[in-house]
Amino acid sequence: MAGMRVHELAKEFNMSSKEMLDKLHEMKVPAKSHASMLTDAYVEKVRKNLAPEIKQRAGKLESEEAHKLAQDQAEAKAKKEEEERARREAVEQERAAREAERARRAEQDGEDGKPASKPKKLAPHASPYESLATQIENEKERVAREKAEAKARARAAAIAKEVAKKQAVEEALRNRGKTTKAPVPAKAPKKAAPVLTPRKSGFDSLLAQIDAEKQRMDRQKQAKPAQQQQQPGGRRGGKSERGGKKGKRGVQIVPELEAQMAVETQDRYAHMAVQAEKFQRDKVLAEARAAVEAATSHENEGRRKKRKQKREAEQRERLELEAIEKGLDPTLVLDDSVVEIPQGATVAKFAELLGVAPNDVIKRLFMLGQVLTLTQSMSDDLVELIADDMGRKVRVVSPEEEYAVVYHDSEADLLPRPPVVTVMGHVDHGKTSLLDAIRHTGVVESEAGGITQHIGASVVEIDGRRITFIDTPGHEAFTAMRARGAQVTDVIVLVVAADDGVMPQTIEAINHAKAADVPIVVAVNKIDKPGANPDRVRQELTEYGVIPEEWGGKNMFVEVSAKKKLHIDDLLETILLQADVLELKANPNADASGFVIEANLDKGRGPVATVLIQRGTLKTGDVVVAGTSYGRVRALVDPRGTHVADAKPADPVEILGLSSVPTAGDEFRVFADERDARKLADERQLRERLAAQDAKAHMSLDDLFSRIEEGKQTDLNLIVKADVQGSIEALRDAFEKMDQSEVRINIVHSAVGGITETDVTLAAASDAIIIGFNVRPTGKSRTQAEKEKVDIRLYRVIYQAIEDINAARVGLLSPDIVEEDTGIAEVRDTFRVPKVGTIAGCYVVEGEISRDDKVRIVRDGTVIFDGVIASLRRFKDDVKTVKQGYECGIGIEKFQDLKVGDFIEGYKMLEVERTE
Ligand SMILES: Nc1nc2c(ncn2[C@@H]2O[C@H](COP(=O)(O)OP(=O)(O)OP(=O)(O)O)[C@@H](O)[C@H]2O)c(=O)[nH]1
Repeated sequence: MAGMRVHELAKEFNMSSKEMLDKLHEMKVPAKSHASMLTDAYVEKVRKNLAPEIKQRAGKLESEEAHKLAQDQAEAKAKKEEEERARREAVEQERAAREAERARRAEQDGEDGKPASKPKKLAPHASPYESLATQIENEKERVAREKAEAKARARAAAIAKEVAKKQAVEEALRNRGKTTKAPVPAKAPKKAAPVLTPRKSGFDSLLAQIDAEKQRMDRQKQAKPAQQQQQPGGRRGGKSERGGKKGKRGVQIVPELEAQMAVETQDRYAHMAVQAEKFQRDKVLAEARAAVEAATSHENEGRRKKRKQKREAEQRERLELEAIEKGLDPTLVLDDSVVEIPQGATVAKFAELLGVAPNDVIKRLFMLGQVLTLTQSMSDDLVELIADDMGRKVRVVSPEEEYAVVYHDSEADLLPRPPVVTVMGHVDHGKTSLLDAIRHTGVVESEAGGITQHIGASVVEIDGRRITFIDTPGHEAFTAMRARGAQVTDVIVLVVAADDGVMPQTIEAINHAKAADVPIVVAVNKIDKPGANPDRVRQELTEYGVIPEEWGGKNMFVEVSAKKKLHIDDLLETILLQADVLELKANPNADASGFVIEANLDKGRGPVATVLIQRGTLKTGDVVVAGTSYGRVRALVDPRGTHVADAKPADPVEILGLSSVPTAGDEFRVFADERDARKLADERQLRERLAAQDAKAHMSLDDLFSRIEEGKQTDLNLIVKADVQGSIEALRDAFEKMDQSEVRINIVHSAVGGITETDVTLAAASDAIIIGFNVRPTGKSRTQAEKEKVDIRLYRVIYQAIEDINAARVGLLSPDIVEEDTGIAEVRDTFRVPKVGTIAGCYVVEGEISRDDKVRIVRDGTVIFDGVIASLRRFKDDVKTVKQGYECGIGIEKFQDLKVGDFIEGYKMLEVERTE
């Protein structure tokens, strides 16, 4: 459904939901709570109405602040540049040191050392890591110093602003004094002058001001009779400005009456003027008081108040932060009037928690087309919709959230930890060989034979420091983990073969690394090969934003040969350098948590999972939950197959003792109480089972006949979606003519347009089959239908649908030719190629598209063309298939009207034998 919720719109305008609701009420836009859905038209209206206000708010940013902002930005930029320069210098120095060290070692050994790269600058005296450490230390000190200076500057600016404000108030008073007193001759200026000497305080001047004002009023009163006498018959009233203006021209007024009126009018205006003055004075007084209070706020009381406010703000900020980290709307978490509803609550539970009549809930559900009983559970959307309908605020709480913890470690608890690295690159560029070479370099000779086990990750050691490598190379596993929320990699090593250069998967790996915001260290591999051209690799990579440091970029490059094991230690050192830049830290003194990176069922040992510790220390005997599985850790095994007592941050370790096999990417966490662990795992399992069970219940055309035979089915509910209304009418007519003695056909819902998630929900709730004519499932409706086992039948002609339903009624439904969907590609760009036509730059979002597939072009849920593929390419090469997650170019035979946003759905016609 299009539209926007109130809290989303509020966020757009940087307002609280409450503020937005008030604005909406002012604009007469119907919205009951933060979760109310606003239609596009209302959203548009609100945006239009609020635009000037937002502009005005923005305009309030004083020029001084704008200036300060610009200054801050300039400072930040300079600081960043300085840091970057220092870092680069450090790296250069390290490099130089390493080169020198290697050269020295080669000389000592009397070997004919082959320096891989060109000679670098002289090495400094200190060891590489010492110098880097000092560098980092200096850097930190400088940052701290700058912070303190910035703070002092800000404080000085604030005080200056206060003083300026005070001066402005006094200035305003002085000016006001001058203007009001100008028409009054004689003494007034004399009185005002000493009062407004700059040495006097704002209050003194104000008091004097008030006195002067009183005297002026008295004088005016005394002057009044005199003025009246001066203008006995003069309609225009000579000197009296007010009288002159008020006496209307051309209207004859009796002189006495006019005099009388003049007095009254003058009195009234004088009174109003006094009132206005008083109001002004009060306002200025209040401002002055505030200014003085602000200026003297270092007094104890003010300080205490400020501290309290600060504490409250911090508490609020923390709660907000926690909510955001949990992916929740902070306004909902902080709002006391929000009722928390557990996910999957039944109608009865929902009513009870809100304190409303269950019947009322059922009625409202019914109005939404959702027929639910008291004991049926409500989806998250329904909970929100019904609550909104009732004008109540709710928040759906998932079981995970109930147990969700947000870790806050203080700076003092954080200790340096080893980096976790994933190797990526194009097929055959040497990822596996490089990992092998690394494993052999990074282990002590005596232990080399000890690597007998593959546990999904390995740890290597260089110069007494450790690096963890994830064993599954390639970006598929990396992205699959990331899709599940498991971000475990700190550094990506991009392997590029020096004889092959940048290839499609190299680019994809770069994109995945960028998407995950993980730095790339480039390993230019196979430099031993005759055709190797490392500089070409450097050149090619610049096109994709991977630029060598020596060219002013951010990426470190190392030339290696996995096969000949050349410069592998160089690569490891570079990874450590990159890790130093990242300042990786974790708190080891806490209950462990992290992610499952591999899991399987071992015949002898039962469920085994390799986990990567991200925080804390995991010990044998700990109770853990990993996905839907839980258990007490019976044993911990490190990558060398050794049983260990504990595992620390960045350690990969196998755990034994789980109740079942978790999935890679599952989060794992230690629980203090075994009961809590079991409860969470059980609840997760239950939910999975319920989802599977729920999915079973729905109607399908295939089992219609058996249901009729069993006497279970007397109704066949249909939801009909079509590209034009005519198809719906034609189908309705056809059904009416059908024999409905055994089973009655009901069209519970029909509409023009693609098959949406709401259609699927409705079908699931009313046990209906969805029939689509020239339309397709849109968005996530296809996956939802699969999950909920809702039968969707798609047809191009009406008689096919009628035939199918007729056949199903008598149990003959087994079409001899069926369509099988193969994959879906989304059109992201289009190109015109001379003599070929339009080519769509696509991304395969589901399944696999094959060159010989038949295809449907679907636009806005409607099939607009059905045909075959003319060309299928990946980066200039013709290919047979393209899998999910890859980009490709697709040309369609006899169809040029491809547009961005279209979906190309591949399918095959399969012959299926009739069962009857
Ligand atoms: N000459 C030479 N050959 C290498 C080097 N590194 C790897 N190879 C060879 O390149 C081929 C591919 O190496 P792999 O390590 O399997 O490459 P990969 O990237 O893991 O390949 P996939 O697992 O298929 O993605 C093998 O035949 C290796 O022997 C190297 O440094 N020099």
